[in-house]
Order: sequence, then structure tokens, then C-alpha cells
Amino acid sequence: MLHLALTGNIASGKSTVASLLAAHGATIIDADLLARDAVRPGTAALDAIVERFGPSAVQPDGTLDRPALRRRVFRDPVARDALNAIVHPAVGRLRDEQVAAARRRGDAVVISDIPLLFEVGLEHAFDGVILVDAPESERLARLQRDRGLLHEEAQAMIDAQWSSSRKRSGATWIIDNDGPREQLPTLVAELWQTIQALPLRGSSADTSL
Ligand SMILES: CC(C)(COP(=O)(O)OP(=O)(O)OC[C@H]1O[C@@H](n2cnc3c(N)ncnc32)[C@H](O)[C@@H]1O)[C@@H](O)C(=O)NCCC(=O)NCCS
Ligand SMILES: Nc1ncnc2c1ncn2[C@@H]1O[C@H](COP(=O)(O)OP(=O)(O)OP(=O)(O)O)[C@@H](O)[C@H]1O
Repeated sequence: MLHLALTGNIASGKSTVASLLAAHGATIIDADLLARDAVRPGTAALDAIVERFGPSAVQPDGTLDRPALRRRVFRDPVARDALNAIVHPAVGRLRDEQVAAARRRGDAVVISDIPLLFEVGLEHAFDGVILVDAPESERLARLQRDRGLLHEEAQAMIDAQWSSSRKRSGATWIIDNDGPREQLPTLVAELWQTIQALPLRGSSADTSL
């Protein structure tokens, strides 16, 4: 089994690239989805969040109040570290379970979509790293246009991540998503060809964050 990482800064187009890779036959393991799963009502992680951030971190229906927490953690690195310390270990465990399941099924290409791959130092646990990149001004505009964020909110999320240039030097392959969306299928098809030509290797490293 080939186990690759897919990463890229916020609003770079990672999820769009992941969907295209899935259409080619890759199994995608999405850290943002796992992070949602990890804090479902009744989980130890959600209890720990309420303990650290108070009852205002959850909505009346008992689910995490994501916009409220977002506004707190992206302007406060200490709060962000505290949230990461609660959520990341649970995400790592869920990912390891999904990787093990993919291995049992005999999946050929598994791609773990991990936004904070470089920030948490996980890049060496994979057979290769795909980076999706787009200029900061473009990502800022996408966050405001597509997610309805205020300029300051979007900038704070961007500033919480490493710079593109730092990430580019650690990538095996780079998809520059700085043109029209319509060019992505061709870029991903070319990447898929490259991946198909790789020998199947086996990364057995523990990917817990
Ligand atoms: C703060 C939270 C509640 C905000 O939720 P929201 O629905 O608004 O955003 P979502 O989860 O869809 O994340 C969007 C993007 O924000 C960026 N991001 C999220 N968490 C972080 C973080 N701790 N540090 C830097 N960037 C982050 C990533 O690029 C991610 O793709 C949520 O992002 C969260 O629980 N973050 C901590 C867990 C985490 O690190 N998740 C990222 C992958 S494991
Ligand atoms: N080339 C492009 N031109 C314009 N918009 C794009 C392009 N590529 C992606 N988008 C849009 O930008 C937004 C971010 O894309 P996507 O969700 O794929 O990024 P992401 O890196 O997964 O983001 P996040 O880190 O927030 O999960 C989406 O609304 C998407 O439709």
C-alpha cells in the first residue's frame, strides 16, 4: 500500500484536489472530518474542551460551537495549543484505525489529507507529500467569498499556519492551484499518473499527531 499525505494551507484547494484523487481511485482519509468525529457529543475530547473553554464552547444541542471556538483560538495561540492538545491525539487514533482498515481491504493508494502536516512534523511518516498551494491573497479572498469570514478572521486563520514557502521545500509534489478551478482535473490526472508509476511501499510509522 502506498500511503501519501495531502496538505496545503487553508483554502488552497486541498479538498477539491482530494475529491479528484478519490475519483481516480485513491482512498482519502480527511483530518478535518476526523477532527469533527473526535469531538462528537459524548466523547472525552468534547468533555475536555468544555472543561478548558467553558460551557459556551457548546451549542444548546450539545454539539461544539465551531464559530465561537474558531473566534477564540485563532486570535490566541495559547488557546489554540490547548485545543490542539485535546483534539490531535484523538484524530491520530482515528486516522490509524482508518489506515489499518484500508490495509486490510488491500487498498492500493491511501491519501491522508492533513492540513497541519508540517506544523506537527508528520511529513516523514508518509511515502510522499502532495502540497496544494495558492497565493495568500487568493486564499484570503476565497475564505471571505466562500466561507463568509470577515477579513480579520480569515487573516488570523492564515497566520496560524506555516508560510507556503516553508511548506514547498518539504513537498514531494506541488499542485499550484492559482489558476481557474477548471485546470485542476488535468493537474491531478498528471499527478495520478506519477503516483501510479511509483513502487508500492509501506509506511508503518504511527501517524498520531
Ligand atoms: C477551531 C475549529 C473548531 C474551527 O472549526 P471550523 O468548522 O470553523 O473550521 P474547520 O474545522 O473546517 O477547519 C478549517 C481549516 O482551518 C485550519 N485549522 C483548523 N484548526 C487549526 C489549527 N489548530 N491550527 C491552524 N489551522 C487550523 C485548517 O486549514 C482547516 O482545514 C476547528 O478547526 C478545530 O477543532 N480545530 C482544531 C483541530 C485541528 O487542528 N483541526 C485541523 C486538522 S486535524
Ligand atoms: N482554482 C480555484 N479558483 C477559485 N476557487 C477555488 C479554486 N480552487 C478551489 N476553490 C474554492 O476555494 C475554496 C477552498 O477550496 P477547498 O475547500 O478545496 O480548500 P481546502 O484547502 O480544502 O480548504 P480548507 O483548508 O478550508 O479545508 C472552496 O470554496 C473552493 O470551491
